[in-house]
Amino acid sequence: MIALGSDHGGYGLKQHIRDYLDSHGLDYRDFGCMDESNCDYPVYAKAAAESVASGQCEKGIVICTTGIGISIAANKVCGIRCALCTDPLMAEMCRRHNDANMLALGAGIVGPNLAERIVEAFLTTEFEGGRHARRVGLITEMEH
Ligand SMILES: O=C(CO)[C@H](O)[C@H](O)[C@H](O)COP(=O)(O)O
Repeated sequence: MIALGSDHGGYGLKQHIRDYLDSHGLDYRDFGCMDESNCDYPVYAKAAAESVASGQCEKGIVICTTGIGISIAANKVCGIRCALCTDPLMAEMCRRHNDANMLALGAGIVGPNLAERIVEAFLTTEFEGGRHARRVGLITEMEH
């Protein structure tokens, strides 16, 4: 199950990502927002991030205009490693090296086709573990 969240700036791209996930038979839960009315990205970042941190959702994708605010907010939830990615290589590396469990996108930064390629890389790349697990562990220690 993939958690989705956005503010009004990311709403349109979130709808596109929903279609993409539907077309690939991937389950998701959309934590809002549900229309383009001006709203506050931390509300939706928190809801999506808490569902990932609790294990209810396996991964999450959050979207605002730049991806910055919503990634900052998601990373405030313990256990979340949310990576703001602007290309597929970043998405691949955040999985391989950082075991990122959430992806942030900026709807004003990446178009729908590029966003699909970023999402594909994020969802299909495995964590390498090894020395990277030690580093991720050091990040987790900072939460306590
Ligand atoms: O947090 C952001 C920027 O760092 C997001 O892009 C928001 O979507 C943006 O700040 C919303 O701004 P708006 O003027 O209320 O549309």
